[in-house]
Amino acid sequence: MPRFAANLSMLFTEVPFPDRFAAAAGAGFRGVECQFPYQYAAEHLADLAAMNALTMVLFNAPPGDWAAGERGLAALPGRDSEFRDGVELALDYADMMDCPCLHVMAGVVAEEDWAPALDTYLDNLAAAADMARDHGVRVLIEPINPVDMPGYFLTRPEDALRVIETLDHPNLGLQYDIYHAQMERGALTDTLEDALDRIGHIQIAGVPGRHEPDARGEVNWRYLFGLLDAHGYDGWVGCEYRPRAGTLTGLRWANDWGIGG
Ligand SMILES: O=C(O)C(=O)CO
Repeated sequence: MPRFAANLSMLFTEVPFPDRFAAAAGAGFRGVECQFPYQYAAEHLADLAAMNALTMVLFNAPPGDWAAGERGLAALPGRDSEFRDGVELALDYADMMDCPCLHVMAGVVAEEDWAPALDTYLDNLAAAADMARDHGVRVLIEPINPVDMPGYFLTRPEDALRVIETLDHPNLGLQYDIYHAQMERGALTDTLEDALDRIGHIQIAGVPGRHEPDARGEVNWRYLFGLLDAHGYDGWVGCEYRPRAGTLTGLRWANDWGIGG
């Protein structure tokens, strides 16, 4: 059975962020992930994870000015040094929290700027993967669907896989968010079967609505979790969804599997 991790940016938002560690552990999770931890000291977060016997499995590098609409810097020409400073900071957090994976967001790019953005993206990802290797951290890239994030540079799993193949860096992998993939074009089985060796982390949410991964949506979770088991996927599966009506009530979907795997 998959090992599920609670995304603390989207689950347990009934309580302040630091209290979500205990809430996740209380619900049975052994792993947690989050989007941006930088508001809190890394030592504090590492203590919270340790106190609650939780593994921090993934978080994102700084995304630039989120409030101004930025969604990552990796593909933004002229922002290289800011991007690399952000990765350095993220790696300090990863060291402190003993976190194995770092999601690096590409950014929002106008269509006419795609060519220079791709060059920048490849350079920055190669640099980030090199930097992270020294810390024992794997850099991941995640296709995000254009409905949820208009203008995001990396929307299709096949493009992410092409980037990964082009760079051919042992420390660069795919973060496969099944919600985003289904919103974009589906073909979930094909990607999972063809690219599992390049997938460093999986995330889940129901479609439509990005709610609980349960039978109310169009994705057959029983089939997909069985597929992951059949292919020996032993990474984490991050629960990055918006609970319909309270995190604990919504966790009934996990009864069939057991949260801890
Ligand atoms: O929106 C998402 O799916 C993200 O993972 C951004 O961190």
